Amino acid sequence: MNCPDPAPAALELDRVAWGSGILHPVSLTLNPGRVLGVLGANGAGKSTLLRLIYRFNQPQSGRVLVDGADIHRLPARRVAQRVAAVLQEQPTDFALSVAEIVALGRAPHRRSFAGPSAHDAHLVDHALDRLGLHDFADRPFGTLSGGERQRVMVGRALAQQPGLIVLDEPTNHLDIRHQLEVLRLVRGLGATVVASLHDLNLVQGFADDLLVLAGGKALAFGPVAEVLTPDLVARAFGVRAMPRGHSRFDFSLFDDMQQETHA
Ligand SMILES: Nc1ncnc2c1ncn2[C@@H]1O[C@H](COP(=O)(O)OP(=O)(O)OP(=O)(O)O)[C@@H](O)[C@H]1O
Repeated sequence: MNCPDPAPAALELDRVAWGSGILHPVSLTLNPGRVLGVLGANGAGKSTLLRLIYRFNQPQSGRVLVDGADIHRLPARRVAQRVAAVLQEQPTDFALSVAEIVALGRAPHRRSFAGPSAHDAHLVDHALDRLGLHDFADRPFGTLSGGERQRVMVGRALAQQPGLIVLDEPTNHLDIRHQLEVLRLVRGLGATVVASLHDLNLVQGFADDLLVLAGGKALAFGPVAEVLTPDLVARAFGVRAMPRGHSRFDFSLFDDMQQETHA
């Protein structure tokens, strides 16, 4: 059975803000199919922003528009048919098998009380295949390593067939090969993507655009090559970034630099 990827979604953040000074108003437009990396130091507001985009938290002000519709005015189920989230928190039902967790991705598409259709089963199978999870299909989720669990959660999002996929630190727990594989896979889904990442080198091969947050404010938004400059890295993270080669940086603390100077 053929299962074409769903149409990628358009995302617009219209002055979205949350909490008392935790996230100041952020606005941006992401065209369908674009991959947005969200960067910032610990506590900068990345997860807070992502929670508004996958409709977990309601913005204090502003709107999150997916395909032009304000998702906070739509039923949760309808939003879940278009927006999937891959989070650092993992399901608590560790007794479920890998295949059962991936099948949860189909829930928003099923009518109430309806069992899984042949199409659902096919999409679950397809997701297990694409993530290389077939050998794990019957294993209880709780017996997997952190990296294997992360791949299962991406598999669940894939089975959900979203137009927009939101990932909070998707490479956490993954070794370098699986980091690259998961990011390549996410890019290859054809969906619009918003992902928070900590690795500044990885983000360069992954994202089209970057949003950089600091202290809950947007420092910069735009194409990666324009945004990710040594000056921006210094302002966002308080570290020195030395260009190395075409698209690489060496990172060091400013304290270390001072020690080198005085040595
Ligand atoms: N419900 C809440 N109540 C109070 N403060 C909160 C709440 N949620 C988040 N914060 C605070 O808001 C700030 C931003 O948190 P957030 O989790 O968005 O940061 P982050 O950029 O994702 O950080 P990290 O890289 O460490 O995951 C932090 O200082 C956090 O303590």
